[in-house]
Amino acid sequence: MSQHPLASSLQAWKELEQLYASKGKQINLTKAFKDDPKRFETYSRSFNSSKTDASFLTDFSKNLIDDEIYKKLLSLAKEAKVEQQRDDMFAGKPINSSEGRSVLHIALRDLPQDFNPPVEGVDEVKGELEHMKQFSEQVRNGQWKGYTGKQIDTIVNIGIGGSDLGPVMVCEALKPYAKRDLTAHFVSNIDGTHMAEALRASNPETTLFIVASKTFTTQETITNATTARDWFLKSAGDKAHVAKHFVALSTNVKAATEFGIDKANMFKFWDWVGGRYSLWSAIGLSICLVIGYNNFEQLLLGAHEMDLHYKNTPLDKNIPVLLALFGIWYTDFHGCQAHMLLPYDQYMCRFADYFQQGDMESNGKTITKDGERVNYETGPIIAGQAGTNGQHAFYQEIHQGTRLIPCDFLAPAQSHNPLGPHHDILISNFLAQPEALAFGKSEEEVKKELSAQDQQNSFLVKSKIFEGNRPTNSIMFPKLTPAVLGALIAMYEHKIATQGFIWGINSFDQMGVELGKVLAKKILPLLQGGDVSKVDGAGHDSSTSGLTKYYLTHRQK
Ligand SMILES: O=P(O)(O)OC[C@H]1O[C@H](O)[C@H](O)[C@@H](O)[C@@H]1O
Repeated sequence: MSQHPLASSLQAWKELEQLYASKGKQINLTKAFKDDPKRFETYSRSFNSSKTDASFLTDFSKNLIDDEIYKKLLSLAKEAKVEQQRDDMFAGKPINSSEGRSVLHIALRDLPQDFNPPVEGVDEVKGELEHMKQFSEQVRNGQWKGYTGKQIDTIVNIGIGGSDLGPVMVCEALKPYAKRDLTAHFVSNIDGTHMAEALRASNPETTLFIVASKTFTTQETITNATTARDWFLKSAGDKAHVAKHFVALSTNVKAATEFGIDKANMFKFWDWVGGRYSLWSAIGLSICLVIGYNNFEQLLLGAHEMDLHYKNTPLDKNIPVLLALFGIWYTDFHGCQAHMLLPYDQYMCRFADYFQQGDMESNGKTITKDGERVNYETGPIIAGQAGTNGQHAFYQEIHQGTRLIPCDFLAPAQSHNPLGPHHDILISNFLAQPEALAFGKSEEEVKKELSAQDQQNSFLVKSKIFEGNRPTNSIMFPKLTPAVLGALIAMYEHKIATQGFIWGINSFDQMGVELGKVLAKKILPLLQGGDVSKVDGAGHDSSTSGLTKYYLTHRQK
């Protein structure tokens, strides 16, 4: 028997198809809630941690499920051997099979050493954390001085993808814990504008550049870092000063050394840390600098508590597993294309961007680990925005569009900025949107609100109807603390892993980003050569050649 069969060949999958056809698509949430006054109790789950302040409530009751469907989804997880695959991950087995690597971001936050996978490098985690602690404390307390003896007041994190999105998202989310007199810039894009704007706002005497790159070969990051170093040396002159102003976060010590970074200023991690799972590693140095090491540690511990929950909780109470199963119910049986992440917390404004990479780069795959092409959908399109902004932008489609778009709503019970009526108003929206999506507004209700004349206008009446039955998960936590954030991130990481386990794909490589990079490297000499007459013979299609010629004739001379 194959190790990673197509999910569609599983018995539970086939039965779910039948359940979808016989009743799944007709589940009516209004009726379901009326029939079962305890539906909220039945389908909500709590996450509590004894060692941190991380806790939250997840309400799954507004999903298009009944008891039979729910149980069948759990059987799917069993039959797909989710528990075995999860345990293999925690044990350090090389589950990233295309690259022959373990997947051990869980080891980065295993401070109490509950898992201790026997993999090379795991025993170095504590030492690296200690290095990050010492360094970040020195910078924050002013002991670390720039080349003219001044304290550091600005950091520029240079990285892209996983070496950017995690640190940006967390620094934004935990701003209430930030050292406010330390300015942090995050430069990722190869577009010179990104670096130029950061440099414009920085002083070479007081700026620390953090070059964050797992491979230390990424074109954007190396180009940006080189530009930053040139800019710095223009003022500092002597190359010896680079050591005070540049540090590297990487698994590639050799390349970082060649770039000119002092060994003492290197923070390393290991090839078993995926880029999009790396904020817990040395890649989190900018987070330590901004919020302080102790808060960073709380972030790790909150995530670790979620790791324990995922590892040790039976499937029917296992929050990441349930999120994964409901997601599969929509993606593969209801035919949904997208999934929205909607945090009602301004500090979480980059959360959806972060998990856009986390989810789409992990599960945007068509080939199973056995090398077969899937005959079902895998990872959904992830998008979202901090509430209530999204309500005034794209919620129209979620409420009345032709597509079914499942959404996760997240919100804190307490605000870091309790300002007059703001938080109650915010939360009233957080509560109202899932209610509106689930229960809608019937023709009868619409008509009641209209004048006798307007009631005759069938276009108007129909336009105001909300069909309802649009599924949501709601997640509430007391306050957005470092540990709560850590647990929420880990929860989604494990949701993504679980879905990948069921779909039989490798969620931990990203071969799909390579081809474009290779072609860009082929095109670049054509642009740098600048000879329009050479374009046609360069072996590109007529579209690429036509666009290249347009660029060469219109670019800055
Ligand atoms: O950290 P780096 O090696 O510079 O990689 C940065 C990013 O680029 C790659 O193309 C991958 O798609 C991402 O997963 C990765 O996070």
